[in-house]
Amino acid sequence: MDTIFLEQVKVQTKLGVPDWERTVPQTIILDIEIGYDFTHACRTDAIEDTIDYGRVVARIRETLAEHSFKLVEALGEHVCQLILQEFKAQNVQLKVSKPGILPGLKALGISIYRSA
Ligand SMILES: Nc1nc2c(c(=O)[nH]1)N=C([C@H](O)[C@@H](O)CO)CN2
Repeated sequence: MDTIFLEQVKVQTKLGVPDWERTVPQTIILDIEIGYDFTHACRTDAIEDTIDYGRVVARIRETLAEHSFKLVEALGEHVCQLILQEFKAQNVQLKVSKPGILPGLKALGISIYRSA
């Protein structure tokens, strides 16, 4: 499977179980692998025949600015479904990290895989 990868994408969003945590945006970090068949795009050399990774990042930042989630899991599902449905990806592997939340560790979060 061909993949597009986006590493350490910083995004601002309101996220957290306690209500106070969702009052102001915090920075989360996404690592994304998008499964898509590039065979046609390799022949045509046309952006229309692949997934424009710039548009993916812009859409994620846009939707996470508009939405607020309690769980990292729910945020991860939302992002996966956006990539599958809007960009017609075949599958998505997503890691969502919340840095600086607990003392004594660098980051925590979830890893999620979804396919069309
Ligand atoms: N499995 C999860 N556990 C926890 C989450 C979460 O999203 N998924 N979130 C929190 C709190 O938001 C915490 O990160 C900060 O107060 C706790 N556990």
